[in-house]
Amino acid sequence: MLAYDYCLNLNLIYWDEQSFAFKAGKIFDADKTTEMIYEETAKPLLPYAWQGNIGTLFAYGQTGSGKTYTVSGIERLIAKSLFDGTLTGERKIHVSIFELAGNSAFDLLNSRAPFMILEDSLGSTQLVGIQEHHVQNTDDLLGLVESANKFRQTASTERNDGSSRSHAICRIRIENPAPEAVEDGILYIIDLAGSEMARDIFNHATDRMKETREINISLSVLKDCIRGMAELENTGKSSKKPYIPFRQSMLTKVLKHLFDPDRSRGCKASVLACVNPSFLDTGATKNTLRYAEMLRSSQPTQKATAYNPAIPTTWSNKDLRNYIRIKSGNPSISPIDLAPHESGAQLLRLPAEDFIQRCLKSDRVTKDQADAFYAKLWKLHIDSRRATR
Ligand SMILES: Nc1ncnc2c1ncn2[C@@H]1O[C@H](COP(=O)(O)OP(=O)(O)OP(=O)(O)O)[C@@H](O)[C@H]1O
Repeated sequence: MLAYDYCLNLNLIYWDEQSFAFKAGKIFDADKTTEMIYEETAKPLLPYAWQGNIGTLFAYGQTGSGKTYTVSGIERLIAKSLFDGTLTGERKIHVSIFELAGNSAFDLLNSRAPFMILEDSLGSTQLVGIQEHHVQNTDDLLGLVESANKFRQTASTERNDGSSRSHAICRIRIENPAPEAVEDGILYIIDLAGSEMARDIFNHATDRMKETREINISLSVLKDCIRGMAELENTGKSSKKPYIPFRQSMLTKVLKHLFDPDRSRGCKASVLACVNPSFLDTGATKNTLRYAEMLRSSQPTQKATAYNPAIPTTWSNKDLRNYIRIKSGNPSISPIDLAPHESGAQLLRLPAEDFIQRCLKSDRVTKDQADAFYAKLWKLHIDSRRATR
């Protein structure tokens, strides 16, 4: 198993003594425990997400290479660490667990009820219709993981009797109740469905062939995104930016925070590239290592969001208050009542009724004026989104 962060060389020597070298972050061979893998890959993501950023861990590789085994162990260790008191400061933990199969998404904590994955006007991915569960201790979280596993789609393949035939995603939202907190942290723990080689699907029935094809399509979009990110890193400022097709599959829509070149949030990822030691699997192993190597070089960087008076999502609380003071009409709406601590992006997330109620606290401000000001701010926001696309 490999993860990236460091730089090591891995030599893959074929039975005919052909040799290929790959750079990997860290190599975990057969005598390494899940705890050791957790310490080096997942654990560093916890304080990062706790501080309001997005941490992502995903395992990929061919079917039967140990992804589910390792990710399940890591989920258990994360459930312990989140509540053992080492991460300080008050937080509320919310969990949703879902699977992506073909072009559908299913809520594993609500009897596989389907839900939608959409992008909101702030460019964030929203899981529309999924249930989120508030957890207060390790046992709560482990209980949810266990019930989700019962609903996960598995089947027997040539390589694995209990093969996962979908991508399973555990999303842990870490809410910081402090008023000045800007964003909730998010941890994604992802067990991807395994890829299968042509010879392994020879005996599949038609529906299993379709399922394998859909898995391979979504993994291929993931690879295109990884390739695009690697190209982006090597592209000079003047040259044309490579196209990163993250909207082409459900999986990469969920992983938008990693692949969107215009991302505004801090994010870090650990990728576990799982391989089988058998020489029969050298083709699949080589493929897995090739993409793992590209990911090593494309650690996402956060785009700095400089203040722009025409883009409300770049406004600090001070900028926002200035705008309210100058643009909210006569009598002006009180900036302290409408935006006591929010940034521009945070105020845009406020439900319309709350926005209006806050405006109406100001002396002599009418409902019509409040509605008009809400519409004015949103028009500016929508225009700014159109202009930057
Ligand atoms: N480190 C390990 N120690 C012991 N058994 C393991 C280990 N890793 C995997 N296994 C076993 O190997 C088999 C295949 O592992 P697993 O289901 O995790 O593979 P996978 O990559 O998730 O496969 P698929 O993509 O088909 O879902 C399982 O029976 C699992 O228990």
